[in-house]
Amino acid sequence: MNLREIVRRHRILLICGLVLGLAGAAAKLAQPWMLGRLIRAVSLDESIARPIAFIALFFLVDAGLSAGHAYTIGRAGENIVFDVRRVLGARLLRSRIPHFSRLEHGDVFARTVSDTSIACLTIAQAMAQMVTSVFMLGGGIVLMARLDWRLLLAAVGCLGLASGCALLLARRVRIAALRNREDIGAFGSGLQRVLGALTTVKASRAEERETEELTLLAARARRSGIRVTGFGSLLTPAINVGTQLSLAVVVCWGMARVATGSLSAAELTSFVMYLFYLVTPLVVLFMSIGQIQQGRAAVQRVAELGAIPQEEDVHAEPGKGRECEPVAQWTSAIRFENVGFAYREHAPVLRGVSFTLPCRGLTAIVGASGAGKTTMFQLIERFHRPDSGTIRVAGRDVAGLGLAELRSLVGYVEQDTPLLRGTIRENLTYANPEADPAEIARALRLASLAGFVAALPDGLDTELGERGAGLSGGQRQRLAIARTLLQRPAVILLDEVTAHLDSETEAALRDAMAEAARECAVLAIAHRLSTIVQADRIIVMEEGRVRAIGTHRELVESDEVYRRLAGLQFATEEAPA
Ligand SMILES: Nc1ncnc2c1ncn2[C@@H]1O[C@H](COP(=O)(O)OP(=O)(O)OP(=O)(O)O)[C@@H](O)[C@H]1O
Repeated sequence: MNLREIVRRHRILLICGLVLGLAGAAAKLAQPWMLGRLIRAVSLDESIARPIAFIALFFLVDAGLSAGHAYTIGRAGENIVFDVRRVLGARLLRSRIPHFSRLEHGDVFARTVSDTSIACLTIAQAMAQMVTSVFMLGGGIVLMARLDWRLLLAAVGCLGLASGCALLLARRVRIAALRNREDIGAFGSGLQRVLGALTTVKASRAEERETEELTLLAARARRSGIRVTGFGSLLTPAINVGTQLSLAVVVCWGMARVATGSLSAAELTSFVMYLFYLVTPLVVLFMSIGQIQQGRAAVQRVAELGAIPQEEDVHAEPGKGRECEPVAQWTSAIRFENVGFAYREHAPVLRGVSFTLPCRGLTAIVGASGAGKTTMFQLIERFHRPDSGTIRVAGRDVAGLGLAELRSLVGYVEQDTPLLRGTIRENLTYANPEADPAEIARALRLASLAGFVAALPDGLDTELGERGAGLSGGQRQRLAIARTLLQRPAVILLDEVTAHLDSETEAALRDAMAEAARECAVLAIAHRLSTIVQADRIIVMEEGRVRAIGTHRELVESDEVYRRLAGLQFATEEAPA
């Protein structure tokens, strides 16, 4: 994400805002000059109508232009925030899973929601304020030099001292602001962590402990926030002391010079008025430097998040449909060729895994917990890349398939069946928004959900809560299965989908799997013997390797590990007929 490029896209509005601000500043600078003319006209007994008319005109123009400036710059700032959020949201959704899973979600929210606002608004507004203030100061100094350069030197000396202090303070503000943004992010992450598992927190009676932890994080954010306010609040007084000092010097010395006749009363009045007029831009200038320092801290955080690595996609056209040859031409649905994989610096999870699945039929994967079964699914979906070997879907290397193409070929029902906030219908048609009512009815029937949905007062339009709250674990799992069936993929990956089901629903779902397996390849990680026995072939995994492949009968006869696994299941389940 290139922030500079985004700001550049809104340069016209920013420039318009700047021009309005500069014109307003020019109108402001003309006022003391005209006031001097007015005083001179009074002292020379000339007509005062013209100077008064000009002063009124400059007042009005100044007010109008300042309002236009604030609106235009504010609008440009909001436009930049919008663009940054849009790009950031898209980049997060397209980020690589290994990198995304390392982020703290609360911190991601803080960066995407509040840092983007602070970064863009303060930078757009503060930058514009800085430019107009510098113009105002520069113009004022030139005009004051024309009035009396000695008085100007005295005033600038006092103000320079105050400005030096203000610059030092602005630097401290930036450092404190960066710390504060990080502390706010940490609080957001802490909150997210406990709210995401609220029932576990309650069941573990950990409310008090977690409240203390959250209070600690909030206190840290408060401490760094107070440091920002502390340094920030010293900025204005530092400037005020400088201006009051310079005002005192200018008035005392100026009066003395008026008394000796080396300066006129009109010039001194104009000079003092310029000094008053310069206080605001000077304060604004240093405030803007402080704000820009804070904004820079936020920009840094937004840029860091925007730099999250993206999924590499050979045909990066979102929503692109399936483009493989017809099923009849595939040699296999899935093929693993000597695949090896390790999670970053961890020990290898898969070691030389090879197998081939035909285009149709049900394959079960069995193995001890941690054997690498889910990892295989994640590699097929290309959430991770294998370290060695090749994975083929529909005969094509997944590394060379477009992501949209690959993920429309593969339907994946995850172990913890995440659903989204929204209606049952929205969840159901999530992977295939164009599904027609007949297809929806079929998917519901196959997933044994038709009766349940029909009995709901709002049917398919029933609203679900966060992560599908409002449904039982089994219903959530069946809804996820129906969603995958509706996608009509070529390969269906099921990760322990029968885990939450009663025997009756499991039997219904076995039928659904059998029906789906007539049309496509179904690969199911399963622990229930009844599901495993029904499979056309079973892959036995052990410590990241394929130990054996065969039917239930073959494996019972030939493989000791499978016999043991099956034996354990027989002991706990009723053996199927
Ligand atoms: N993101 C990750 N980072 C590091 N290690 C991981 C990660 N995900 C899984 N692992 C490790 O990889 C190994 C295989 O995990 P995987 O989830 O594939 O096992 P599994 O066979 O599906 O287990 P289960 O049957 O319990 O679901 C485990 O030892 C696990 O700790």
